[in-house]
Amino acid sequence: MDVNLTLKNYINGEWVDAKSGETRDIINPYNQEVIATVPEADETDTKEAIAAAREAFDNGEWPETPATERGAIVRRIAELIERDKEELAYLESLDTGKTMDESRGDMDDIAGVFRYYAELADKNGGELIDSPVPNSVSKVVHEPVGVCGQITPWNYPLLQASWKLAPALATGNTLIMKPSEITPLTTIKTFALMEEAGVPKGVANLVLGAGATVGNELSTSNDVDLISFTGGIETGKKIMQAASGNVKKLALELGGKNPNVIFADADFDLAVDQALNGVFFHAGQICSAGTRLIVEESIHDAFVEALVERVKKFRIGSGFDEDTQMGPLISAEHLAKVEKYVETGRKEGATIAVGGGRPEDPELQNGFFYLPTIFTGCTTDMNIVQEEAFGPIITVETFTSEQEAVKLANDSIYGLAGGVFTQDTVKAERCAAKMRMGTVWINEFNLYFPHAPWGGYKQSGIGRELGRLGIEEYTETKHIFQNLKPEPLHWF
Ligand SMILES: NC(=O)c1ccc[n+]([C@@H]2O[C@H](COP(=O)([O-])OP(=O)(O)OC[C@H]3O[C@@H](n4cnc5c(N)ncnc54)[C@H](O)[C@@H]3O)[C@@H](O)[C@H]2O)c1
Ligand SMILES: C[N+](C)(C)CC=O
Repeated sequence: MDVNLTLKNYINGEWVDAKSGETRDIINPYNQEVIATVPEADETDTKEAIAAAREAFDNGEWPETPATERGAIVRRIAELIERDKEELAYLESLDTGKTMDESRGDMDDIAGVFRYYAELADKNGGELIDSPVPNSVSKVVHEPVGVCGQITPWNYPLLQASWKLAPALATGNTLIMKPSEITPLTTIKTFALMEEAGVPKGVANLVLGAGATVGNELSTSNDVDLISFTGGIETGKKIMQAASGNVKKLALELGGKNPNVIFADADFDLAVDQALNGVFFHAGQICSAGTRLIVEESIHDAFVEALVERVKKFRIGSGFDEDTQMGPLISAEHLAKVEKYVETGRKEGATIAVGGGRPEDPELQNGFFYLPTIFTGCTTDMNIVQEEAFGPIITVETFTSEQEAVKLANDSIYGLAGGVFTQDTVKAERCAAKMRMGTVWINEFNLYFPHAPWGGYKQSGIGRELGRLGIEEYTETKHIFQNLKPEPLHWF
């Protein structure tokens, strides 16, 4: 496909190379070919982008631009994403290895996110308070936070970027985005679309580079007011520390080790289908993947048998092959991590019911492929049950009572998401109420949409993206009080 892409940083309205002249090759995870070479920015470029965003916020028009006009620009971005959907989907699949159908679905979701926040832009006007003080006006207004640093991961590159860009722009902030250094292509393209949509210079800046340099500079800078980060727990902790210097606002969307509880009275075929979808979509590289399958003991054997039968038929391959259901992992480093987890599972005494290695197909040998893998005989104390492998791995535990199921589901440092499958809706609601997670699905898994908030309990993060709460992350709340009949107090 012919692609129109300027492979540069975007700072203060200009497409620029890294000051150092350094570059980075972007690798296709399907065959390890170099698909693009992009600038490798460092602290110097980042400081320049921060200065541009600071100037655009402190002295530019954007924060004072009428919210309706900002909303119109955000809506225009949605329209341009829809116009260039096929090209964006192609770039996302090229960069991540995910199937074109997945990437097309992501692009629809992304346009939807920009549309949602375009609509909310001018519906955030604040409120009048019933003041207890006679002859006074008490009002609450919402103002942009300021300069926002936005750091995104590689698994849903543009989707996670859209959850940050759309609400930040709608509310009048300025920003510097740092996409994952592994998967920058769709974010670069979207910055070109944002320029075309009329986002003024300096308002949205893009810096391509590594976490330890660009990401760390954003996190430590005293000129950045907020960091919104999506990524792993260990990076999240580092960012919290780095951001403490000027007590930045923090929004952290971190990892998960998500339980999927299957009761014996569930619709069996539905639960099998959703259990597979909940994990093996995008080769398990989903923060909310339902990797901890917690199955009622009486149906365990039948359930595992049904899963294994379906897994054996998975079509693994290129994201550009219409038949492919599951693509490769993102990188050699990540493949090694997943292999190590499987090795750990073996040593811990879990049984491999299917998978447990790399595919033998000669056509897949140059890619970072790993077979969908199911471990049975798992217990909650095992590392493979507790740690996020972020690959195509299911661990199966069993329970005999509702209470035990909820206890196992909650036995994690994470609290991002979880699922319950049962036809007893009252039991489902009881479980959902007890599960300590930001999202609980009942007879569903991994569904998200712009209108509902997303985020984690416990160590899965701080704050919420999407929904109305997603806009609140990007606003400060101010109380303005005016005494209409002021009189001296004569206290002193
Ligand atoms: N909660 C969610 O909604 C959500 C969504 C997607 C992914 N994730 C999580 O993301 C992780 C996978 O993504 P990843 O491997 O790209 O995560 P990662 O933490 O390695 O990297 C994420 C981003 O942080 C940057 N970074 C790395 N070190 C940094 C530092 N010291 N300072 C500032 N930035 C730094 C990286 O360059 C990248 O842009 C998984 O744990 C997954 O669960 C969470
Ligand atoms: C948030 N989500 C589910 C889109 C991607 C998580 O990795």
